[in-house]
Amino acid sequence: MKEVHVAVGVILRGNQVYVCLRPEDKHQGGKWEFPGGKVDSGETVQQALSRELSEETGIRVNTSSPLTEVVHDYGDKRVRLDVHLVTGFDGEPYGAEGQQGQWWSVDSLDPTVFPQANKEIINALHATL
Ligand SMILES: Nc1nc2c([nH]c(=O)n2[C@@H]2O[C@H](COP(=O)(O)OP(=O)(O)OP(=O)(O)O)[C@@H](O)[C@H]2O)c(=O)[nH]1
Ligand SMILES: [Mg+2]
Repeated sequence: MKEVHVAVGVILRGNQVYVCLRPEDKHQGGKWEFPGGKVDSGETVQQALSRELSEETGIRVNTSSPLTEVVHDYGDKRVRLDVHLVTGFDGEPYGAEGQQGQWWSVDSLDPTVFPQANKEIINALHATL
């Protein structure tokens, strides 16, 4: 199965991260996610991260660093999540595509409300902070 390369941004401010609700009609719909999306051909991960976070949350990414990379096979889809910690940005994130968005404290993140691959992201986040 083809692997889909995805740029994911964990937007961190203080001890909180910004999460969005995936629309019902999308893959893993109804789950909470860190904003991001597919890396287009000819695009670097950095460019994809900036573009997706601008499109989905309206922010401009200024400072980011690699957090972890997670490969996960959902059966219907195989993804490679290139996850970056976003610590510097302009603007206030909001659900720019009409989706719900919320700030959640890092300590209270419940992996069961995210897609399965995100368990590793949450673990990496706890190990890093
Ligand atoms: N953005 C994002 N995608 C995730 C996360 N965890 C996870 O398994 N994924 C998976 O990564 C894949 C690609 O993400 P996406 O659907 O946001 O891609 P996109 O913004 O380009 O959307 P599109 O479907 O409109 O082209 C999806 O299959 C999604 O289920 C996460 O935390 N954030
Ligand atoms: Mg997306």
